[in-house]
Amino acid sequence: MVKLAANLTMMFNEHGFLDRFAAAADAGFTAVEFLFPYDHPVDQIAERLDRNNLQLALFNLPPGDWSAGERGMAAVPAQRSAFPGSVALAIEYASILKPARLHLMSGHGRRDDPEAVAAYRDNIALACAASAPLGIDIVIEPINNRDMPGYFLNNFDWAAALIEQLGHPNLKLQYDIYHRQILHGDVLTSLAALLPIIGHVQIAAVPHRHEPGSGELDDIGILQNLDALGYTGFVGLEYRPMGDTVAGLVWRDRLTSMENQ
Ligand SMILES: O=C(O)C(=O)[C@H](O)CO
Ligand SMILES: [Mg+2]
Repeated sequence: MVKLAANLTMMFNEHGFLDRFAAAADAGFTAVEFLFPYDHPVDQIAERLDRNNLQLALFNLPPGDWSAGERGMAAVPAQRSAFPGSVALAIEYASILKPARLHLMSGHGRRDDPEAVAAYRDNIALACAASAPLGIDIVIEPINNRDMPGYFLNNFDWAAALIEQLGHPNLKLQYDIYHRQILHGDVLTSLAALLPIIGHVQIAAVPHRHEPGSGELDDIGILQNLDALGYTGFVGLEYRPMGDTVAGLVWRDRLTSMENQ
């Protein structure tokens, strides 16, 4: 049975951020994830997790100035001096919130730029070293160019080769099925091949990023396949509900009834 984590940045937007924890628990979730906690005092988030008996699957390191279009700092040479401070902030939150994984976004850049690649490798090492004592994995996620034009990490094979080359025991792949399908397709075969390095999975229907099962792939079949492969991590539901979040959860009932067959 796959372990689902509601993504509280995208789901339950009927409520303010801190009230989404209770809404997710009321809807039957036992785990959540979100992109960025940094606008809220860490103790308030910890209290909502605790009060609602929720596990935290994942959140992201600070992305730079999101409203100015920044999408991470790790592969951005001009951000080298700011990067250690961003890791320190993430570790401050992580030491209290205790997520299973932290997602490190690369930011914009080109993989044929040696300075960007060098910054990325060095910054990954720094983030892995800082999170290892907490028992937390760093995950890196290839993101498709349609949603994030110019994003540095936009190739699954390149990401997998880098993880192998760097050899940090706590560096893993964040496999977002939505991005995978848009970038390369071949979801089932690549899930099986990459399973040993996958630290976190996310899902949304392609192409509109709505509820699983509402797009071009058999998302429920893919989740069953992932389970059969022996994946034991979380699956983050990183989708934008088409309407009311709870009404849209009928797809989850279909998954559960198939799992119980
Ligand atoms: O966009 C995604 O798929 C993500 O997982 C990032 O964390 C944020 O954009
Ligand atoms: Mg994702």
